[in-house]
Amino acid sequence: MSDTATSVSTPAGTTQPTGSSGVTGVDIELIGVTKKYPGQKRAAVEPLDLHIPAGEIVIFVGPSGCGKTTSLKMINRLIEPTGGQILIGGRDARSVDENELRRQIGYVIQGGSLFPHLTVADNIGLVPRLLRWKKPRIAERVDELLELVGLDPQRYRDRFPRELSGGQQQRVGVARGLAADPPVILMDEPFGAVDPITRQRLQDELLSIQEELGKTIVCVTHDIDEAIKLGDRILILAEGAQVQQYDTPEAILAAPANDFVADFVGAGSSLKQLSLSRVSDVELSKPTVASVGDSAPDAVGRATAAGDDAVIILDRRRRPRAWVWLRELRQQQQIADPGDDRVLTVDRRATLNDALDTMLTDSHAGAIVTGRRDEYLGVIDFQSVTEYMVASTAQVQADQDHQGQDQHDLDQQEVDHAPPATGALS
Ligand SMILES: Nc1ncnc2c1ncn2[C@@H]1O[C@H](COP(=O)(O)OP(=O)(O)OP(=O)(O)O)[C@@H](O)[C@H]1O
Repeated sequence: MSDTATSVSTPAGTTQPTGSSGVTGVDIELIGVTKKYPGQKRAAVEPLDLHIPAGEIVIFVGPSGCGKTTSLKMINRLIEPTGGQILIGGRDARSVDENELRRQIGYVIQGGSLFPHLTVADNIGLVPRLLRWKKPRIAERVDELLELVGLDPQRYRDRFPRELSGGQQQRVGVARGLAADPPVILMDEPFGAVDPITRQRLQDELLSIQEELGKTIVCVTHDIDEAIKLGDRILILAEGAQVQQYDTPEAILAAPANDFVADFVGAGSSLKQLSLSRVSDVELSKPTVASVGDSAPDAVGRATAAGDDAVIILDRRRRPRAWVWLRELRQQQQIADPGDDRVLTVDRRATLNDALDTMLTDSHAGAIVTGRRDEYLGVIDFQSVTEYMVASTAQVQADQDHQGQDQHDLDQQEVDHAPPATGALS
């Protein structure tokens, strides 16, 4: 069942938080929280009740100016609430010194907001230094976090932000938010400033980090597809931070609570199902692969026998390096390292929507799929996505028919057992 504007917004359903054993996050509870800025006629946040379960990713969405950022920033008291109470891990946020509170809550914003005059390592080590950690411990933590967000510590720790790409700056921003291992991370449009492919990678990385760490993550975004992809639950707000629906992405897509939600989620909900399905849900094809240094004629022979017109080249750690047409391979004796040109890949956690984006930019009409540590897993192609979508649409239809039949049976039972209307003529 979905919560609507009239109910207290405790999350619906009985879903356990991500791998309840690995949860390091804590519950957050907003009770009648309000915010009225000076001179404002209508409060930016009208009484807001919200329970955010430990270890979950909850995404705030809603039209511009509806109060998402204000609601988020009240959690770490970057904005002081006008009224109500916020409990973090059961403790009243007002009872904790605000600097202390902010050190316990990671905060990640668009572009990473790194200090330009500090190196990557110093940016990440900022909060640990404030917490007076010893230098070796900070250095160790910085390297660990750089690894976690996919940046080689040796290459990046001493760089300045201006020497990084937008996506890399954002990764450092995420690392900084995680530095002191806070149970709660707040993110405000964290991936807003990067191109779509980098954005997709950063989202996949966040999901992978969350799989490992089990934090409580609260994130504001404008992008409903991002919300569907990342959120264990989505909070849809209207002006004044009025809760329109608070539920899992599946439930919101299947049963929008009202017209506002239906409009906001947008037309083509069945297309949005593509954002709910992951690459790992689809069967991957296994075209011919070869390693750098292998015999090229041998690879051509194997590919021809298998009916493939290209070969995927892997490095020693089985990471994809190139996807080479046979006509190119025929000119080689030994398979060459393709140099720095990185081949486009999608992570197994990416959505089918992301995969389609990548597939459309690749001349092989497919996308190479990678798993942990970028290791090669197979190829996703249009045919397998289409087959999967046909099968899952049929399943959704069958479930709906089934529910319709159940409801019909219930209605019939009510009719059969209804007491005769008083005074009815027999
Ligand atoms: N410092 C402020 N002083 C006065 N009014 C403010 C202030 N900050 C925000 N507001 C107003 O409060 C309301 C909610 O703003 P908020 O930034 O929380 O919305 P939002 O949903 O995050 O918007 P957006 O999606 O555009 O970032 C808006 O009407 C905004 O104009």
